Amino acid sequence: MSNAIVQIDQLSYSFHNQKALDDISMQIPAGSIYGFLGPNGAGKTTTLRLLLGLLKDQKGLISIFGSNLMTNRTGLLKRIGSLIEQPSLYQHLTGAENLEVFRLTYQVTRKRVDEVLKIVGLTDARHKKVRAYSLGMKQRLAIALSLLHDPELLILDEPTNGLDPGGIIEMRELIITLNRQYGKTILVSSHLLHEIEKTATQVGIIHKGRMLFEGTLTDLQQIKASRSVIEMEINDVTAAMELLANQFSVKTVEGKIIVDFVSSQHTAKLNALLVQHGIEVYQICVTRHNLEDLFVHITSE
Ligand SMILES: Nc1ncnc2c1ncn2[C@@H]1O[C@H](COP(=O)(O)OP(=O)(O)OP(=O)(O)O)[C@@H](O)[C@H]1O
Repeated sequence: MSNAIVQIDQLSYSFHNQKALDDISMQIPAGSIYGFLGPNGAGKTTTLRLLLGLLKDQKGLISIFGSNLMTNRTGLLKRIGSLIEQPSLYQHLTGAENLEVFRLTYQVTRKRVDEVLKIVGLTDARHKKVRAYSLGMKQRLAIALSLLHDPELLILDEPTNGLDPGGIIEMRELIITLNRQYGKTILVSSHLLHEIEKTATQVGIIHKGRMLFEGTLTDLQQIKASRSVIEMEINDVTAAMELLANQFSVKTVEGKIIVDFVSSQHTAKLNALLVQHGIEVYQICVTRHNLEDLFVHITSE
């Protein structure tokens, strides 16, 4: 993809001989919200830490804004904002004072502090001590910090984790606003499919250190909609259709009976019914797409 802001090629990483990432490739298009989805322990945080140069000795290539991360880390980090692991906030200071500390580090104007407070919706709470903030407010303040230097790319590791439903909605809206209104390309990780479906334009799914899917949200929704089916080879298709048509969603393709897969027990019942009615069943085959089992994990909360 020519307009990729982040390009990862064949990236592998091990913690003490334990493989955490196995040959992953990713492309994040400019202007997208890239939802990086996977169950706990899949390798999301490891990938994000590698993107920020926080881990070393990986195999493979990471290129950001067309430049190799290995050779140009400092220059690239100036164009990236991140919220990864616990945000480091001073609890005894107010929101505005926290921003002031970082403003001096980043050498940006006071006006920029007001701007980022407005973007994250904390203008009214700016003089409150951070210890009195809700978790959602702390997360939004951490994002304000990461926005001070006006980065083009934002990397957010599970920003909705631990938030109450109201906090989750606010975070979701903030991510969308940062993308649509402020033009940020955003890489956001989550272990929840429905969360990613509400914000992302592009999706990557990682499982056990391997990328299983990368594409648009529409591509993903098409895969989700494709059902697993049972294919049956039998001796008498006409008799089987008559028997099954009232009870099952059934069709014939190339002389085989095709029924929507429900469960193994359901498949056994179907087989028994055909046999009881004197129909010979030569072969039963269940075709499942490889993401289906994974969807169960990432939709279970
Ligand atoms: N510092 C570490 N030392 C050893 N193993 C690690 C370390 N950090 C992560 N791992 C292992 O690497 C694998 C990937 O972990 P990672 O934290 O990247 O997953 P994740 O998708 O971010 O999941 P989670 O949401 O649970 O953080 C896991 O098996 C994890 O146990």
